[in-house]
Amino acid sequence: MKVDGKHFRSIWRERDGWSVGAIDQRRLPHEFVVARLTSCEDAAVAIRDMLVRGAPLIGATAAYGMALAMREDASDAGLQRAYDTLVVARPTAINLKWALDEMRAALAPIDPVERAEAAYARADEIAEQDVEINRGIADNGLKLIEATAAKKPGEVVNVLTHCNAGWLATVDWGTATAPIYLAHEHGIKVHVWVDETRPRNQGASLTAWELGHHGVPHTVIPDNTGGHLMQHGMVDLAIVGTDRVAANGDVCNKIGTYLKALAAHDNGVPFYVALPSPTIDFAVHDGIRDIPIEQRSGVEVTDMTGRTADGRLETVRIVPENSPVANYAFDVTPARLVTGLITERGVLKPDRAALASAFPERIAVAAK
Ligand SMILES: CSC[C@H]1O[C@H](OP(=O)(O)O)[C@H](O)[C@@H]1O
Repeated sequence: MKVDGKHFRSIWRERDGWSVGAIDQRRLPHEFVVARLTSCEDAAVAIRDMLVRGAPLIGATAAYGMALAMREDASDAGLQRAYDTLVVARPTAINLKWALDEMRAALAPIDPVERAEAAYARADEIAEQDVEINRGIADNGLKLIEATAAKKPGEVVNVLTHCNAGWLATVDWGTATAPIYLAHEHGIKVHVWVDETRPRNQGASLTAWELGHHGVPHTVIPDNTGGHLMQHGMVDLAIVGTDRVAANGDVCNKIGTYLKALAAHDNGVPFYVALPSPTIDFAVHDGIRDIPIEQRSGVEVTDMTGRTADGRLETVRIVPENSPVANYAFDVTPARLVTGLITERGVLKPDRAALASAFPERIAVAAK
């Protein structure tokens, strides 16, 4: 989307035709730094260390990581080694494995001498497909915002979102933010409550940054504020992203999403989840039981990095030295708390029948 009027994507193939540019999201909101990925290992580390993050962007980065790998070693062994290196970079977002399976399906059958060119072509397709899908999510989610606006003519539509499911979490447009950007472009008065989203603060550091630079009104709130706002009628709907949707409609997303869904359910606030179809995992039938929840370093909980008054970036400790910490990166919201799934093929009920009917081709993939 736009950064002060200039269009950006989160990841792209550089002009040299082979290296990969990506916004280093660890440096935002204080510094806008572009990283250059030149190897499969660079791509794996970028995913693991969250230089890039967000399920669809993780998938696109892995796809380009496979292309970088084919420049290095296009043999069958090299292909498998690249797959194995990338697939373990992070465990929860199913888009990582989806993209790698797509790349392997495109590359394994062809002559190794053709694999590098084919890999870049397929990775480009995956990136372009993400943008197209998210544009579809925008169109389908816009209808929800328009319907809300129609009930309160002349007033602002207040949307709450958690973490960052914005254009920074995808190649472009975002998922949860896609309908918001489109509503803004259509002149609908929309305001976003942005959960800061401890401990990595993707909301405070990324969602606020991208909404601000695109000109979308928003307010950053501590994670524990959403329930209060919902009790007082200050949230018209919630729209969040997801890293994996189980066949039964259970939704895995950033830690804290479940608590927001509970508050929304208790206050009659519609709770929507926006997702591209590669995020559906028909191989998982019970999200709470079966989706692997990443546990990240405790340093993300004990330390915080920010800018000092004189402009320096400093990291400080906020937890006593001897206090143990736990850092579960995701939780699973049961389908019963989800109002609807905003996909590129419409807004669906969070259940297997609706998902299977809308995306029959995804079932075939899972059955393999
Ligand atoms: C559009 S997927 C965004 C999804 O990914 C985030 O997780 P992370 O920042 O750890 O990659 C978060 O769960 C978002 O909802």
